Amino acid sequence: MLEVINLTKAYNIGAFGKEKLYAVDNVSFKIEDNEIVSLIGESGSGKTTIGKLILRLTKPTSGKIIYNGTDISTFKNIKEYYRYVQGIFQDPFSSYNPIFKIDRIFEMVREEFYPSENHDKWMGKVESTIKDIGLNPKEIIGKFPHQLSGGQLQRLLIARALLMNAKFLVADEIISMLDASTRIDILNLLISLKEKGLSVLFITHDLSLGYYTSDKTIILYRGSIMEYGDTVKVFNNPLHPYTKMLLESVPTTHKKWTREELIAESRRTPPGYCKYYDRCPLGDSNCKNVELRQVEDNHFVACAKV
Ligand SMILES: Nc1ncnc2c1ncn2[C@@H]1O[C@H](COP(=O)(O)OP(=O)(O)OP(=O)(O)O)[C@@H](O)[C@H]1O
Repeated sequence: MLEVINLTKAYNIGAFGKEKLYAVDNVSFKIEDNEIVSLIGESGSGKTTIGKLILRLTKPTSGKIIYNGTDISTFKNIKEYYRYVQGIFQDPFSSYNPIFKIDRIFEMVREEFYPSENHDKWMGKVESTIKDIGLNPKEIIGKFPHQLSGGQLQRLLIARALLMNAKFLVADEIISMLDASTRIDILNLLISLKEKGLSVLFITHDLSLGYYTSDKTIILYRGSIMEYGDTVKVFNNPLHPYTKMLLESVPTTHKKWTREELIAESRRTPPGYCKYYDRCPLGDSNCKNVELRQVEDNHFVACAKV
């Protein structure tokens, strides 16, 4: 299980770095074993920052992340952590060195994590893992990255994580560069791997992908969680005005798409108010110090009006 507790990441910005930008602001959530959780929010809401914090690619300003009972900041040997927690990102091409054959990424796993493993036995494992992710090893082994498609490369990164025996994946917009049919294959692969014991933080700005893939959903806005819970509950009974607005903004076929966001009279969000206050039609003086609270089993919302 991975637990994020009161996580905050502030960047110093502005002239002389005197202002603070809270990319992630006091965020808490849990991801159980064998669970896919979607982290959904518009551009700049802090999704990637949360992914980077979980992958220890950046340090939190405050708060902590606990993986299977251990505070991840205490891992002295980061390899120990990366054996179980891996990240996959939007552009699969950037994860490969174009001058090496694909085999190299698997060989590097052997050198790093299983140095005593015999080469032939290792290649047997590589081939069976490639089959597990739905590819034919004969069409993959010996190829250069440019000879494979984006979908194949993305699957091979998942295979690499599986060979390491990873139990948790941070999947940050991993299908946004792929065509529609390849996208669904990758999503189905994640769902089938979940059934075999993988947990996934699925970062996306696409609501329908989150709905299709995940058990739970986190709706993030300007670094804070607005709503969180079972995916079906969040999507079928959205309670936060921001979640409602997002769901109403999803284009449907055969219907002209007009974004009917009800923006209240022009106002600023004072310190301590809900981050959505300046855009919320329901916002008033009660929207101060609003905490995430449980409204039903596995459904939490941070709204004073609910
Ligand atoms: N190194 C940095 N220095 C200053 N500000 C940063 C830095 N990295 C991110 N930010 C800011 O933090 C906020 C959150 O960024 P983040 O990349 O986490 O958003 P996101 O939700 O992943 O967006 P997108 O969907 O566009 O990738 C943004 O306002 C961004 O400009």
